[in-house]
Amino acid sequence: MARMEFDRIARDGMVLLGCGKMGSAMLAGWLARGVPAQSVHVIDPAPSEWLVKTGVHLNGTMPDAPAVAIVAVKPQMMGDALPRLQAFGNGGTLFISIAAGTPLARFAEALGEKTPIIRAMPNTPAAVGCGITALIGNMHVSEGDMTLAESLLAAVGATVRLEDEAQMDAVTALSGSGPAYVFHLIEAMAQAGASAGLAPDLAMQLARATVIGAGQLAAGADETAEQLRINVTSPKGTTAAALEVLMDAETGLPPLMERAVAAAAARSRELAQ
Ligand SMILES: NC(=O)C1=CN([C@@H]2O[C@H](COP(=O)(O)OP(=O)(O)OC[C@H]3O[C@@H](n4cnc5c(N)ncnc54)[C@H](O)[C@@H]3O)[C@@H](O)[C@H]2O)C=CC1
Ligand SMILES: O=C(O)[C@@H]1CCC=N1
Repeated sequence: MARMEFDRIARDGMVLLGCGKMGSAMLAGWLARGVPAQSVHVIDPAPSEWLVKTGVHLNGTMPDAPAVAIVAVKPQMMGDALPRLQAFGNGGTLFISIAAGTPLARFAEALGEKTPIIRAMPNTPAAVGCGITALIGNMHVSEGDMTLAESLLAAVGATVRLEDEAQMDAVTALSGSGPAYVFHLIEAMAQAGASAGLAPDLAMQLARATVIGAGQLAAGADETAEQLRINVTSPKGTTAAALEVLMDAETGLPPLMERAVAAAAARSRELAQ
């Protein structure tokens, strides 16, 4: 994290509302990259053992005007949880929400119209520093606020800025939920390997290692995903036979993935109601 942003948080403190799977993944990254535990104030009615051991302030007194307040509760819990942060609205505190669906306008209603609020969509690979987070802020967010948010989220992976809040539904459907699609791919490959005659444990070992290896290859390669696929595919070989099934325009993976991502984006829009 850039020194200036680090100083601001160390001086004024940071509040984290909700520290479940995503909150913990991000907090682990921040603590590992030098945010002092003593400057972090967490509100969570059901703290994990890990959280208790981190040394952050837990469900105690809040700083007067924290540099940042991160909202990491479920969209359905927002109504109960958000009033705890109301006192920081319309002031110098930058709000960052990672909640799916919940629009910027909803936070402005609850916290005050002049509150700087950034909507961010991270994903769980943040837990190992390999997340990707898309961000967009409201009109009260300054360039300095955006840099602070990007520094925090860069501590757990890559960041991208969006131009329009409406993009957030598709982002949530692609990269926010996306790790689950990849984990399901591992499950489906393992199941297919077992159906092809392998012991289930061996099939799972091979499927998992293949997805991890392919991901690392994609991460380090200059080639496009398309070229990496072509590199595996010998003419008239085994991969070509499989890809004929997977790339079928009507029954293959592309139309299936399109339906899955569209369903997630539609759910994201529903959560905004
Ligand atoms: N899990 C994921 O892959 C991702 C989740 N998100 C978003 O992150 C948010 C949190 O999701 P998860 O961490 O998966 O959920 P989670 O259920 O693991 O964590 C939510 C936490 O909020 C706490 N909580 C409940 N009521 C509260 C209250 N009134 N005040 C303070 N804390 C309260 C719970 O005890 C829990 O620890 C959601 O809005 C979700 O849309 C965003 C990107 C990815
Ligand atoms: O499933 C969800 O609603 C959250 C948002 C993105 C990933 N998990």
